[in-house]
Amino acid sequence: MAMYSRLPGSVALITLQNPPVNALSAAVRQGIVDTVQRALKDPKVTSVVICGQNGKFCGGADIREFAGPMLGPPLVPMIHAIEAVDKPVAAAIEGVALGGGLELALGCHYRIAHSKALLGLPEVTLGLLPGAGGSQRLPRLIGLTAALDLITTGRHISAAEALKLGILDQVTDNNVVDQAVEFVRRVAGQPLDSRRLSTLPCPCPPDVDSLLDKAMVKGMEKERDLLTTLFNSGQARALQYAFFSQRVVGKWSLPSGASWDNSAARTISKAAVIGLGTMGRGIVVALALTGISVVAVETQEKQLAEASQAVPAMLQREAGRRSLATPPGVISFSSNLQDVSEVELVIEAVFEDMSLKLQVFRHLTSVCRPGTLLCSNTSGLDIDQLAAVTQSPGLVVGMHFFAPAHVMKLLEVVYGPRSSPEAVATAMQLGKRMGKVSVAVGNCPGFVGNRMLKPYLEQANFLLEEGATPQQVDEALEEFGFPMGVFRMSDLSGLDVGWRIRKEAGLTGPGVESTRTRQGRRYSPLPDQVCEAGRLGQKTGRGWYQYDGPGGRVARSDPWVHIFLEAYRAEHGLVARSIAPEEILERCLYALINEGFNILQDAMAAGPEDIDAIYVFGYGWPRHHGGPMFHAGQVGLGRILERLQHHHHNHPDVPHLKPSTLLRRLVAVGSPPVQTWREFINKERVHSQL
Ligand SMILES: CC(C)(COP(=O)(O)OP(=O)(O)OC[C@H]1O[C@@H](n2cnc3c(N)ncnc32)[C@H](O)[C@@H]1OP(=O)(O)O)[C@@H](O)C(=O)NCCC(=O)NCCSC(=O)C[C@@H](O)CCCCCCCCCCCCC(=O)O
Repeated sequence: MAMYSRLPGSVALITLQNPPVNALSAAVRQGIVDTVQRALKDPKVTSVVICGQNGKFCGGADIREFAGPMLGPPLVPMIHAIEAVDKPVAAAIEGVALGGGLELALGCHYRIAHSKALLGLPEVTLGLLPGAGGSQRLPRLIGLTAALDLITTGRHISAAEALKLGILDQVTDNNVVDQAVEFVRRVAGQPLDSRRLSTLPCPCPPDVDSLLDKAMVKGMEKERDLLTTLFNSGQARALQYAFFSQRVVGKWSLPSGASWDNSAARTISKAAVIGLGTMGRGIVVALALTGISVVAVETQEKQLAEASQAVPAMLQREAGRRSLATPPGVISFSSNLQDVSEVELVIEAVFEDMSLKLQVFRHLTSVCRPGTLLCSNTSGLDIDQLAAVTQSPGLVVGMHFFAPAHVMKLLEVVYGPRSSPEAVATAMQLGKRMGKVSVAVGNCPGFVGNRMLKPYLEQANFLLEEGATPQQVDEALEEFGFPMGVFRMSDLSGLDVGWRIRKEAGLTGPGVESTRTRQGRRYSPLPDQVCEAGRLGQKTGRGWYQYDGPGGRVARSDPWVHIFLEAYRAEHGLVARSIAPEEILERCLYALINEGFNILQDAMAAGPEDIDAIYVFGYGWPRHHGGPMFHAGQVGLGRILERLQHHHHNHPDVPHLKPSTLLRRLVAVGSPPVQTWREFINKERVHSQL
């Protein structure tokens, strides 16, 4: 909707009303068309100001409408009509003018913004292009080079930068509507032709050839043609889904009924981090950047000395990267656990070893004041076991950060059966303050992300046994869109991490027979043998690839690995076969997706969006494929089921390939769209079908 009011002095004010961001829904577009007409017809009105309700000009086209047929007045003619008006129209921009919001402002004759406003054309991040004249008006206003930068990056720019580029006519620290009203009163009666951007020539740099000039003449039609193609593309749907899934996960809910809107969070101002290895250091920096005072504890003197040098430097660097003049938080270093007695929340980040973590939690519960929240940065250990050794199990949750913790966007907040809604709410809110995409997940081995990673890694190893090379597997995954294939990623993380976990699980180590079946299922000892050869990945300069030296970054194929694989296959009587990239993708990705269905079935994630956000923000799943569960829907659930059945038939000793019951149920009811799975699962659970 849009509200019309007449201000003293012949100015009509049109206020967009569609909370929270005044997106240009059909009702808003209709409102704009009607109110502009009204202003035109009113002889007493000499000028018009368009603004947005509640301190936000406009967040662009209503992305939710993209899923259905377009109703209401179309955006392009609406903006053209505003541009053609013979009374001056100004956009009063507060908060945001993004996408269609900025395009609307570009159709106005003048643009006045508050100094804190953000402007941009982020359509590219949704798989689209500015489709309401933005690709045409912006270059005509600020030149091709600057416009291309904004259109292709989708970045949000400050009002100051927009003023410098020539997008804005004025920036103010005062009330932007008042300023815009004053502005249009001043310019009323002046000629408007030079303010109608779509009619102007495009200032091009001298090296742009004449072809481009000709293309610009037909720009509006071209924009529409290209938008139509993009609009119907799978990538656009995936990117728009990713936009919403990021927001859906903030509205968390637990099987107990506790949720974001019925659970109070505490605001944390003092926290402690125990353990200053790589993860602990990153967590200290992430907390300090939000303005929280941090007590950073490390009991090993050498590690403490190193961390107290490294952490302030990391903090400075990250503050600089975020354009913060001074890092807001205060950090104190200590080797004494007793020093955490006054904080409100502790994050334990010691070595991933249950007995060590239990020892720390026993200690914490005795030194911290009652009511302190105790969190563990475990990547998959049992939160409930940790809670059990504390005096207040309700105040224990997992906060699983991803390395480097001050940079990576994902945080898994792990609730155990006894975690209180308040503890979950506080950890989720703290994650948000740190700029993380926080996802609430249930307490099961590996939680969500690492639980799904296990079958993925397992398939990659099996493919090596059957004839693939690490490069072939990585290339198939990188071609799909992962920034790094599974073997390159393992080399980067360190092969010893998984090796230690497998030893703890009794799958390998002294006394365990070197067969290809362990604990009743197929097992590949390949990664264990690579570690036993002293090849732990980048840190040792050798792993699945070779590097220039320890810490080297550039992976090169290593003849040792090829000889090793051949010898391994010969030893186990395996005949190498040629494996197509399609099979590599199916085996790795469908096994991972299948585990995602098991996780939903077990209620360890509230919905497919949670899993997808975890994979996009924490595991490099290509955003333009939406996430594993969205991708499953795009491929077709029937097809995923059929391929899993096929691979499980060929590998009956691999339980991860056995299709999940939930997947079967979804196929049986006609493969409904991913957005409806949450409701379906809840209903099935009530009727005990899952
Ligand atoms: C604006 C923000 C920066 C605000 O951030 P903040 O953190 O304050 O808040 P949230 O992000 O949590 O958002 C709050 C709330 O609002 C929802 N929301 C935000 N933006 C939109 C939106 N644009 N549409 C709908 N809903 C929105 C969000 O989901 C939250 O909701 P919840 O329920 O969770 O509370 C930040 O939100 C942000 O960055 N927003 C996105 C900004 C953006 O990307 N804008 C661009 C949109 S695309 C666009 O504008 C395209 C234009 O160029 C016009 C295109 C013309 C289309 C014409 C169609 C012709 C079709 C031709 C093809 C035909 C094909 C065929 O039929 O075959």
